[in-house]
Amino acid sequence: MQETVISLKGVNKIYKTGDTTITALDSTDLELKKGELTLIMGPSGSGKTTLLSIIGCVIYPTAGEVFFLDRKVTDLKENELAAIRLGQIGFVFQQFNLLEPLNALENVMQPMVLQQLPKAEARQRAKDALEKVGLLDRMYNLPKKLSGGQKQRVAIARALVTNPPIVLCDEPTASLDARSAAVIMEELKALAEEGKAVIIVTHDLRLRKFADRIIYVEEGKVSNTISNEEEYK
Ligand SMILES: Nc1ncnc2c1ncn2[C@@H]1O[C@H](COP(=O)(O)OP(=O)(O)OP(=O)(O)O)[C@@H](O)[C@H]1O
Repeated sequence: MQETVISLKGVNKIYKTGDTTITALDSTDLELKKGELTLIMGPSGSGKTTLLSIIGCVIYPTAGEVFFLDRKVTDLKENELAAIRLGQIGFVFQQFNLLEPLNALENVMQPMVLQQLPKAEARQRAKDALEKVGLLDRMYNLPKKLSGGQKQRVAIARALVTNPPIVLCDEPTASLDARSAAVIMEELKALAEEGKAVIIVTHDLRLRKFADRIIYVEEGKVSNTISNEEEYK
């Protein structure tokens, strides 16, 4: 039985803008485990990003409880959440979010610079992470000298350099061609097989074959959880 990394209990998220109230997430219970690659799918505006933001300790729910490993996130202060995000969660985004003036190695070193790790250690760990994604020979390249797929692999190296138990990805393949997307998914799948919880928000139906589990969000409700069903392969 794999260890649960994140659990949500009775989570609601309500946004208020002027007179309008939107229930973006409604009575959500969810457990995410190490060693699983989970896809979060659903129509536009259904609440996927909101769910990912709560799982990623980026926003607090309006009601309900969130646990990260044994810590009750909903009781933590903003600076404690920031420390969890920096050290325990790797983030990968559609647009890569690399710092353009920095080369690949410096980009991957960034989380450890923020953690104030000694530079030599940060550099060595960043090199190891780049080697893992097959980009050691590109470590001195600026992002503009890399292809989309290579940029995303640098972003994955940056996400895993702190060895977080959980990696969250928001549309990681949406800006990539089919071949690069498959390479990225193989890498994310390998991270799950190593024991990380990998959670991916996507509209891309081709990614279903990589999933251990698919969570379907519709109108703020996590309405269907599908595990490894052949019809989705
Ligand atoms: N900061 C916010 N303030 C007000 N309303 C918001 C905010 N963020 C999201 N919403 C609303 O909450 C609902 C869910 O949004 P969310 O971004 O989670 O959906 P989504 O499934 O990720 O959509 P998409 O696939 O288009 O990215 C939508 O109706 C959206 O307009």
